Amino acid sequence: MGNNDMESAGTLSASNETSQLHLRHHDVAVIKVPFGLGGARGGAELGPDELITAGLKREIASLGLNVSKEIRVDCPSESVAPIERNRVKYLSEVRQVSERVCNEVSGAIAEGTFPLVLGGDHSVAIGSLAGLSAHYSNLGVIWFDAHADLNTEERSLSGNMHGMSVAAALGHSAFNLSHIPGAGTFLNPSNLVYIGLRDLDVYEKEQIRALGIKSFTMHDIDRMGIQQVVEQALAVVGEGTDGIHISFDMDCLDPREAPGVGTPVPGGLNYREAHFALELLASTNQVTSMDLVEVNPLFDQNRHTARLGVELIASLLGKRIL
Ligand SMILES: NC(=[NH2+])NCCC[C@H](N)C(=O)O
Ligand SMILES: [Mn+2]
Ligand SMILES: [Mn+2]
Repeated sequence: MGNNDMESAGTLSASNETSQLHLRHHDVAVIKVPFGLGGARGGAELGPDELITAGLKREIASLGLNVSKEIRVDCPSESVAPIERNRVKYLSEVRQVSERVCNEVSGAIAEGTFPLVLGGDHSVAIGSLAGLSAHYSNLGVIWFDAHADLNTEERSLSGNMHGMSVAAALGHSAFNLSHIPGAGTFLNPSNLVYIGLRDLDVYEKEQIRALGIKSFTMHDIDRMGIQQVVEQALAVVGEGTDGIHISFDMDCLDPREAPGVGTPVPGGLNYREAHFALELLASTNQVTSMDLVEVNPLFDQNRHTARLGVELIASLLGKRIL
């Protein structure tokens, strides 16, 4: 633990914020993954730097937390092999990045820190779930997303691997990381909850039903309100699990709030719904780790999406209004 950092951060946070932190760890490992080849259009590889520029480290320090390390995962930006039409795209690049992210996340947990993975497109979550699985035997996962990311190589209509991360973690895809010790099938469908869904492929709908994955669509949020949704989600992932991982795709938000994403879908979470959900999760004291992905500066307006991303991370890390 970097004591100097802790002290200066403590001074910054002055009064009321630190006392309300419910994080398990006061050290945050910032793991930047500048990878965009899993996405539908380029630009997500610029996400991590954009979040840093938008003030992420200042925000973390102002909460009285310590950035114990800041890692930049080495990511390929061009394919080494030509892409075949109608095939899964950049498979070997995604595999390479997944292995590196897995190692960094696993290392961060071994050091007793909170891994904060900054994407990158959502394929980076394959590595983070794999890394987590080496330490948690029964991890709960809340996947905030307009999409289910449940496609397999065979069933994907786009071939984009950011739409396949959950399938890979469930062991449904031929893409797996089983050669990494402890990381074969690293997610149990009954420990997974979706929040924010509104754009599903036919195969994904079938899978959600067949596997019985608890899903809160935008319809459910409209009907019950985000508080009920989060409470019901916690009834699934918060009991009998040994930690909760939040995988947060910025496209869960309405494009009016977060225009800077690669695959925007109208009708998403609004500003307060997103913050409130993360504030409620923070207060459980069970959140172990987070991915924040799909910030795409090429489609953003005045760094709006990156700034919102920073604010949302702060809410999950325990920031309170008063
Ligand atoms: N992480 C994301 N933004 N995923 C979007 C996936 C969209 C679509 N279902 C696909 O398979 O291509
Ligand atoms: Mn996603
Ligand atoms: Mn998405």
